[in-house]
Amino acid sequence: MERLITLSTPDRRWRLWCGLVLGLFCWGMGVAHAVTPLNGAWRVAAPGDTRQSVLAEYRAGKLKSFDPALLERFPRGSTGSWVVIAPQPPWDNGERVLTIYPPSMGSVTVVTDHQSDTLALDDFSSPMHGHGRLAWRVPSTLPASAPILLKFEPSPTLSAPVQFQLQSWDEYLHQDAQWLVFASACFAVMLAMVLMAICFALTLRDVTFAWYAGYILCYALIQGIQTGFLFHPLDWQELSGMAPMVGAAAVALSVAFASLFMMRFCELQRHAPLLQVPIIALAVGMTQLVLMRSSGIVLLVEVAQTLLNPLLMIGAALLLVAAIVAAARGSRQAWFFLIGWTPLLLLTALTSAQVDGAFPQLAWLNDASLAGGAFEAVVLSLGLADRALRLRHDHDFVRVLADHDALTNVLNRRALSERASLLLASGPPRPIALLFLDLDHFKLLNDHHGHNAGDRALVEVAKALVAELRPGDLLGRYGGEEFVALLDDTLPQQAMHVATRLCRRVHRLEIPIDDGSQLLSVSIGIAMRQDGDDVESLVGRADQAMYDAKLNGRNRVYLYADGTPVNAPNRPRLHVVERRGNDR
Ligand SMILES: Nc1nc2c(ncn2[C@@H]2O[C@H](COP(=O)(O)OP(=O)(O)OP(=O)(O)O)[C@@H](O)[C@H]2O)c(=O)[nH]1
Repeated sequence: MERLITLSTPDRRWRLWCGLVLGLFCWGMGVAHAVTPLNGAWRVAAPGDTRQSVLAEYRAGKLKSFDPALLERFPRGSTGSWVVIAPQPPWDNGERVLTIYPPSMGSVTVVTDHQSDTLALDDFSSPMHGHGRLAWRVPSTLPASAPILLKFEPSPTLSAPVQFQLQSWDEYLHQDAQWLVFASACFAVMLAMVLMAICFALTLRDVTFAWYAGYILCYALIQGIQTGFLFHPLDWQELSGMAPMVGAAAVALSVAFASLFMMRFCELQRHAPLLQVPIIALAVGMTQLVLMRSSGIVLLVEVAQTLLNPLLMIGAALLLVAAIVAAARGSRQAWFFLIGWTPLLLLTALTSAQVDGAFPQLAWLNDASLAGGAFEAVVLSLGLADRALRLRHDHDFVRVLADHDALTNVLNRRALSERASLLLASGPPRPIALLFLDLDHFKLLNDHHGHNAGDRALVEVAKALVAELRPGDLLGRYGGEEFVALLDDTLPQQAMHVATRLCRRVHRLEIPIDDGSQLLSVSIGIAMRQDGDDVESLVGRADQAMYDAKLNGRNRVYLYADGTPVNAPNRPRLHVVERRGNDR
């Protein structure tokens, strides 16, 4: 896992193209390029070595040979290693560039007759830099057949396997541009996802997006350091010399963020609660390592360095198990996590195995890790979008449940009052009618035919009222067998007309009971909105009108008429609008 902070590599024969156009992620492999055949040999450096002595040993065949086209690891230890790269015929006397891929963290010195050139990712003094690889422009004075001597300088970080290529200048520029396009696309995708996540974290106040942004940002930082993208072309000179430390911190933090993110994203609390404890411990442990590494205290730094890789491996296994368990137990998001994260985990495992000499021909794995990061960012973003959509559906559903009466499915009293208040407060003054409906002798229905029959009656009445009212009218269940309807922009005569229709409709209903069917009737009181009215006062007047409708025989509509007697002299406030024939 040390590979995470020390390595990266492109096989120049295979070029990956990665681009994002509105979520389309393209991945392509380029063509094989003609390169000069090379032979290689190396040995560990020893005190007192000189250019001449090492080359003499090389000519005498005393160095260990290797194939520069394949990944090979050279111990850096306390003295470093000598590497000889010998171009083979046909020799090319044109302008040539020697490249080392992936660009290792420590420096490499090219020792020629007259000078020594140092190649390093974070070296800004040299006029020429490779992108995503170390590059050395072969001087025109050096014969095409002359072996090139390199010294892999000592470095505290684990040495990563590298491959070598000797290319013509044009070929080099072509590949360099290709890599820049590829890497820029991958980083652009990751950073776009990070920005999106930060915006969502702030607007939705959902910390899951923040953990995700932290995780992808750290991963982009790791890749930026490993590939050298932060140094060339981004020219972050401030990072010079700090790359191993910043890289290690980014690795530890990325695991911490990934742990916190996956816990919420995969809903571990619901699907795998027991795994939450070790995952939180992992996140805390990783953060501790960052603090220890940056403490500057030698002992703590060393302990942190020792613990980093084992913790990384344990953490990766833990997150994988947790995601699999959550997915198996029904977490939809866990599938997104597995699809996005597993390829990256595989790539990390493969590149780590390369440190021990496995898969020397798969140099492109390092570029694939970069593309894998972009792929993961896109997949996890899709997962987050899916999650946000689901949460919104759940929210809407809960809202519907909270606003509606469970039995009749019309608005409940609270929701009705809220919406009625909004309606009364909205827009220019206009006539608004409130109808208060109370079923007649409902207790008798319950008592004689049971509560279930009563419930069925309430459901049927609600359906009938909904069918009879306009879609824009508000209808709610106000109490047991009481309903309230609010009719916007409705004159008294129109309200009476509607109420009469409702009255008739309810009376036409036949509620099935054990021994046949039961007819219902409803008494309705109407009140018109007046200046300064609120819901309570309006309901109060309509209730009074309904009460008088009950007192005057039920199954009828009364309009609260502001104390003006119409045809009910004993009840000056009330106005009998209709009296049904069969209720006389
Ligand atoms: N089945 C059923 N009955 C309910 C529900 N809510 C209230 N009730 C009943 O509705 C009846 C209301 O009775 P009352 O307030 O006496 O009114 P009423 O019998 O309709 O008489 P009037 O209103 O004077 O015509 C009571 O028996 C309540 O138990 C409900 O959700 N389901």
